[in-house]
Amino acid sequence: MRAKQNKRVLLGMSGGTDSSVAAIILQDAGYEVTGITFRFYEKDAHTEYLDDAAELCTRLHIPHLVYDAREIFQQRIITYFINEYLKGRTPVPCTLCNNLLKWPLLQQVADEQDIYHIATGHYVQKVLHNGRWHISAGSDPDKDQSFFLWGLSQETLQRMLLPMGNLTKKEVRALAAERGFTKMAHKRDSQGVCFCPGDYRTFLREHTETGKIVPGIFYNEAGIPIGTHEGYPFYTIGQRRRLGIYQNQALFVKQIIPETNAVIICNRLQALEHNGMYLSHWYLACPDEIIGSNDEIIVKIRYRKQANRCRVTLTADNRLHVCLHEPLASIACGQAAVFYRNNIVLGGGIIDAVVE
Ligand SMILES: Nc1ncnc2c1ncn2[C@@H]1O[C@H](COP(=O)(O)OP(=O)(O)OP(=O)(O)O)[C@@H](O)[C@H]1O
Repeated sequence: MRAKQNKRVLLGMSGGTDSSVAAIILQDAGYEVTGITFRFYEKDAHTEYLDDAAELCTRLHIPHLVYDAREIFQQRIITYFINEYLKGRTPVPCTLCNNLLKWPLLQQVADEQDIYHIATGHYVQKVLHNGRWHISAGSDPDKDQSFFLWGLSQETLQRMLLPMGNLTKKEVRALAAERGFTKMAHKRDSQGVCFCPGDYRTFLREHTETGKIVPGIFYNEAGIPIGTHEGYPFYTIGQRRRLGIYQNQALFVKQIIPETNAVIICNRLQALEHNGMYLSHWYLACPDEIIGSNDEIIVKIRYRKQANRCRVTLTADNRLHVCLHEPLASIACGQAAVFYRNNIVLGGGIIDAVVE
């Protein structure tokens, strides 16, 4: 049953600095906090994060729940991640995890426990805009995670508390230290995708059947072989490093063709540019405000340092057509495109195709 409004909050606790400080802030604000740690993936059976979260809850005198989500994480995130690379696409596991697992699971367990609010240590804020809740960018531009949270339901957004939204990471570390949580204050930030923080290629190699990823040929734009690659899933559109082809010029991955295990290389950045893209699996908080609108809409396809103006229309097959005002390089299918206006997240979708 859906929980009624109350002063209780279920906080996702990873054992890291941000969610630990979030617990302290929520408690200070008078909320009755319950911590929950999802077991998503444990490399080499490493469970220290569970102990860290439990220890913090003990110190704060709050209950700590553990939820085993390993099977669902394997099915919905890891299998998807591997399959996307095998299709020659570039997946977005963190976006999917947030939209399909982390927040929906928080809400589900909160309802089971009769807890109204749900919270995380994400560096984002929320705003009510034209009667609908939206995620907006966090105050710390270096930590802003709004790019990952475009697919949440109105109910989730309404119940969300986001204690990190108006803080910088520096302030968060200082707060942990000031309150005597020294270990938390100095914990390293998590890097990249949680189940393969290092090189995703090693992970793919270890988690795909032998024979699925085999060496193939690099071709130039004229179709002439120019080298051997290690297997098409190990490359991403726009990739420039680790190609293993040595020429007196910069080279980029332009196209990946899984059917023939071919990777096409170009030597001009302009060859990677496109004027638009099509999105599937899209979600817009207020579709009428975006589809067909002539007001400025910003689209981002990367977590950092990119923002293009665009116009959005709906296609007959229910995809979004994003028409870019200026061309954009290295649009990879499988990646997310996220719409913003004045730092407010309007929605997003998964890139399905580029406009040639
Ligand atoms: N295993 C988990 N169980 C419960 N909540 C989680 C888990 N992993 C992450 N979260 C929640 O999602 C938020 C964002 O996670 P993410 O891994 O992107 O950030 P982070 O900067 O590493 O956060 P933290 O410092 O809290 O580990 C965390 O602050 C936490 O509230």
